[in-house]
Amino acid sequence: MQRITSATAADLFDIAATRRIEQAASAALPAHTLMRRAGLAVAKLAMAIAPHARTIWVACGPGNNGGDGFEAAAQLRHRGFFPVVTSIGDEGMLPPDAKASLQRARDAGVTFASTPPSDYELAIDALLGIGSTRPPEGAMADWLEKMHASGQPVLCVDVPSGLNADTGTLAQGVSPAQASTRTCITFLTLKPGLFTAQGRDAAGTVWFDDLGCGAFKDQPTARIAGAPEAQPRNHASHKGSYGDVAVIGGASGMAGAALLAGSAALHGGAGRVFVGLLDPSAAPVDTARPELMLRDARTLDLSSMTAVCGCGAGEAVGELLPAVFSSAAALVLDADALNAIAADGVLQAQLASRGKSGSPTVITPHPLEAARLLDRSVGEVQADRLAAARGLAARFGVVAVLKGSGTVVASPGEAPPIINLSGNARLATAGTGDVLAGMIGAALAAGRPAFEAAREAVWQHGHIADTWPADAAPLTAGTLARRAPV
Ligand SMILES: NC(=O)C1=CN([C@@H]2O[C@H](COP(=O)(O)OP(=O)(O)OC[C@H]3O[C@@H](n4cnc5c(N)ncnc54)[C@H](O)[C@@H]3O)[C@@H](O)[C@H]2O)[C@@H](O)CC1
Ligand SMILES: Nc1ncnc2c1ncn2[C@@H]1O[C@H](COP(=O)(O)OP(=O)(O)O)[C@@H](O)[C@H]1O
Ligand SMILES: [K+]
Repeated sequence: MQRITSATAADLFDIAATRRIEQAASAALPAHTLMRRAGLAVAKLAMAIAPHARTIWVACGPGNNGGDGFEAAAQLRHRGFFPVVTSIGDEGMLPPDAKASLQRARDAGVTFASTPPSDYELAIDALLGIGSTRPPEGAMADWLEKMHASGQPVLCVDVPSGLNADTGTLAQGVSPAQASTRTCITFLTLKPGLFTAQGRDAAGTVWFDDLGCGAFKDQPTARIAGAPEAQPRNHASHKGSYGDVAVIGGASGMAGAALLAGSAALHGGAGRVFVGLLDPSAAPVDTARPELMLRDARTLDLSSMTAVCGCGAGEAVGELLPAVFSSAAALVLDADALNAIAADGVLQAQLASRGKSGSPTVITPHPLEAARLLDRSVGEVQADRLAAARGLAARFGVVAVLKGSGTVVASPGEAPPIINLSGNARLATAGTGDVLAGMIGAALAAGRPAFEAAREAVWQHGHIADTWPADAAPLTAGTLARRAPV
């Protein structure tokens, strides 16, 4: 059993791949082995979470997820705990493994009840796993709501019930988890939906148990990549070794966004950082960061630079984009640059042509920007974030970073997308996206390939928020860019 953290590197498998692995594994093992192992793992984790629990409520569904719950209840009872099982559905319709575990729970002396116990110290959610096909209703919906509202810890078996294990979306009517401490133990494979969209909140801390079947492989759907390796600097290096970043943005009233990206590129290690402001009346120097070289955006020669284009750029950036596409050695496109591209088919074709040529290019949309680029609604983007990021990468031939909880980084090639596990809601404050664009720019300028530059910077960006001292001033985009509290 392994706890998954932002430092974990592993493959993720969708439901179809998980089913194939499950079939291969169960065919190679004596009947009922997987469920016994799964139930034992649930029981062990339950005892670790709530060692003093007097009552453990185990809510079991009509399939094998429910079977894992019956098995866990049997194991807990054997160890002196008092599980109370409530179950949904017709006993006669249970799959054979689940039926066998139900019998084992009965034989162990587990208490069965028709309604949840009024007091309990831990709830085990074994209602639905990867077989969830429709929104929970009736007693199942009531029980999930009770778990949500009680504030007691919840241990989800395999997948939080009602969560789509492929996409991380919650079924209609299932409350997003906030009130309770949540843990999920997932079996055989790590599923992408646990780590993006609503999956992070629904699953809480994720534990993984391969049930002794790690040898069974399939095609990964996505990956979590863990902490990037440090990029050592040669002693005999100089500022030219780390490249030039040129930020293009900062229309009237929005200079701050470009300066934030510039500051992030600087603190991200770029050799030199130019900020090409689009506001003609901008100050000639940023006295707080005199290292930044402020220029008129139109005068920058980008042929040997990494351009970070779009932060606070307003509509005016549209007319600069054709030249930026054709001249920038490497390119990060953010915010208003993405909005301009979304609104203009010619720019879209030019970007795709740059992507096709292989010039390093990264786009960093948040869900609304992604929706505009894909001509979809935000809801459609969020309904399948992996597909949206893959779609953007394929359409433009660029690396696509779809931001938000469980940021997805997709490459236009065959490599499976990365879901980033670092970061938290401290980042939900204005300007942090500009900082990310600057950080990716610094990594590209230092010569990292586009996909690595993007995923490494995304991880670092989140990691700064994860390790922010609890007693420090709130994280702002400015302090994030400087990587240090004031
Ligand atoms: N077969 C095995 O030996 C193993 C099974 N495992 C467990 O089995 C799970 C998959 O089992 P299943 O394929 O039976 O799927 P589930 O147990 O996730 O659910 C399928 C059942 O729930 C019903 N259902 C779906 N949505 C519903 C809803 N909204 N309301 C009411 N009923 C609903 C379906 O009609 C079906 O009867 C995994 O998630 C995992 O927990 C794992 O422990 C690995 C081993
Ligand atoms: N809840 C969250 N969990 C993880 N990352 C988050 C969360 N909220 C925001 N972020 C990150 O913060 C950044 C916000 O970017 P963006 O939406 O472009 O903001 P802005 O335009 O204000 O700079 C993105 O990198 C996003 O992934
Ligand atoms: K479950």
